[in-house]
Amino acid sequence: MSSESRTAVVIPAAGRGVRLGPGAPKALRALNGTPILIHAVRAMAASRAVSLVIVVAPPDGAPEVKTLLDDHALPERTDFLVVPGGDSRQESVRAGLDALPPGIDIVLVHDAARPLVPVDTVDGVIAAVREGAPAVVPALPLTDTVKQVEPAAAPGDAEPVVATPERARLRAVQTPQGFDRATLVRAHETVTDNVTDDASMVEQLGLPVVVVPGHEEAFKVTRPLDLLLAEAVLARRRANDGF
Ligand SMILES: Nc1ccn([C@@H]2O[C@H](COP(=O)(O)OP(=O)(O)OP(=O)(O)O)[C@@H](O)[C@H]2O)c(=O)n1
Ligand SMILES: C[C@](O)(CO)[C@H](O)COP(=O)(O)O
Repeated sequence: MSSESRTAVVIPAAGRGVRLGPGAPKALRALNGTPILIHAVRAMAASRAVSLVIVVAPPDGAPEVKTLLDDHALPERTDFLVVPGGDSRQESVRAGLDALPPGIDIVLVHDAARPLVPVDTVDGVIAAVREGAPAVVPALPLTDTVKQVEPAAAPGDAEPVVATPERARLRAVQTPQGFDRATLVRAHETVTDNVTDDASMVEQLGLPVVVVPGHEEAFKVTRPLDLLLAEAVLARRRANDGF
């Protein structure tokens, strides 16, 4: 894969955001007055390597998302497409892949719910795919110890611990995850299990997946506390820009 390779990003943004609590679909909720999705789109378009961003909107929300993109300032060098999503993240990513035009060699998949990922992380993922890795994930070491349990028989029951994986070998995986296009398309055509990220589909094909450094600001806005943290990160960025 050369430095001439063209890169597109698929942004799944069709989730409801149930864990964030009642309200509009998560990607459309405000973070510092601007929809979370717009922050995520800008984070991807900040990379000069990205020529196309495909936003996967809530199933009945594509016209609203198109209007949202038109109403916010975005880099002119980047093209934008909006397609309707599906019932699961996997279906939504697949809808985005179906909309890829010819001439794209590298595809990134980035959660709308990770609006603050720095551009250096995006560029690091793209560089690793360009260097020949078919699948690349940004990730961080864990700070908590992790226990594998036997899930509770009834809500509230104690859960027996089965194992304690060696923490030093575990990584918490973020997005954007980057792929050689043909590999990601094949993974989505082949793997039918419900999985929680795209890289694990490539693992199921028996192909190598590599980890590059993630970033603490690439966290996923999942619960209400994450939204508070995201506001605080933006406030810190504004304060730093002021100096
Ligand atoms: N049917 C779905 C479900 C999720 N996503 C997207 O996948 C990303 C990661 O999902 P998550 O953070 O779990 O978002 P939600 O599914 O919205 O959250 P929840 O599980 O709390 O409802 C989000 O950008 C979300 O919009 C999607 O495009 N289509
Ligand atoms: C893809 C992901 O962000 C990697 O950590 C994560 O698996 C998405 O999980 P979610 O439950 O759909 O938010």
